[in-house]
Amino acid sequence: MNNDIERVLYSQDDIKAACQRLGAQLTEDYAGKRPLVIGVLKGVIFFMTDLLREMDLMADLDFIDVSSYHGGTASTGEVTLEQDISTDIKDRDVIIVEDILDSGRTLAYLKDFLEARQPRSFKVCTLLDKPEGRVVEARADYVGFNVPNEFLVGYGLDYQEFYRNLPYVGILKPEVYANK
Ligand SMILES: O=P(O)(O)OC[C@H]1O[C@H](OP(=O)(O)OP(=O)(O)O)[C@H](O)[C@@H]1O
Ligand code: HPA
Ligand SMILES: [Mg+2]
Repeated sequence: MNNDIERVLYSQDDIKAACQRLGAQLTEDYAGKRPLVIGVLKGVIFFMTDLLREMDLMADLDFIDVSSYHGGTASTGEVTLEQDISTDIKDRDVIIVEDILDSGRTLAYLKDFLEARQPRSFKVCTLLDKPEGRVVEARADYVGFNVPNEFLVGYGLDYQEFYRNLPYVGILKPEVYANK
């Protein structure tokens, strides 16, 4: 698996530091509140669990499963809801947690889909933001790292469902997915 990585962008230590910084910021911003933290599956698995442990807050958790890459390196353009949340979000302070914000399609879909249920507030925290990937307008309120316009894997991010379990975020060698 490691042989398929061109370059490590963020090490385990870098990611830990980002989780600590974001967790401290959220702890401050949501002091005295009881936010509902919604992780976007599947890519968010590691970031969600690490970030939550850096948040000194009483929070509720839920997950939503949406997909649009279906394992590939480009968004299909169509976001599919695989599994909805089970919590009523009306009048709740919602924090969406994502591994990466790229074309913006997933977040734009989630914003429409969830804001229709009238949460009190709606904020987004993403570990990675790839501004050059943007196709539709979307922005996060909390960002770990701004990343270059490359296809990334690891720490939850996949290619064909593989590489999610790399402990770091790296650039996948283009020859791995060329001509596929
Ligand atoms: O801004 P976008 O271009 O929409 O890309 C971001 C989304 O793409 C990935 O999900 P994917 O569809 O690959 O599902 P997965 O998390 O199950 O891998 C990633 O986890 C984000 O949710
Ligand atoms: O760079 C990426 N890598 C993996 N999954 C993704 N989903 C959106 N962008 C990416
Ligand atoms: Mg994926």
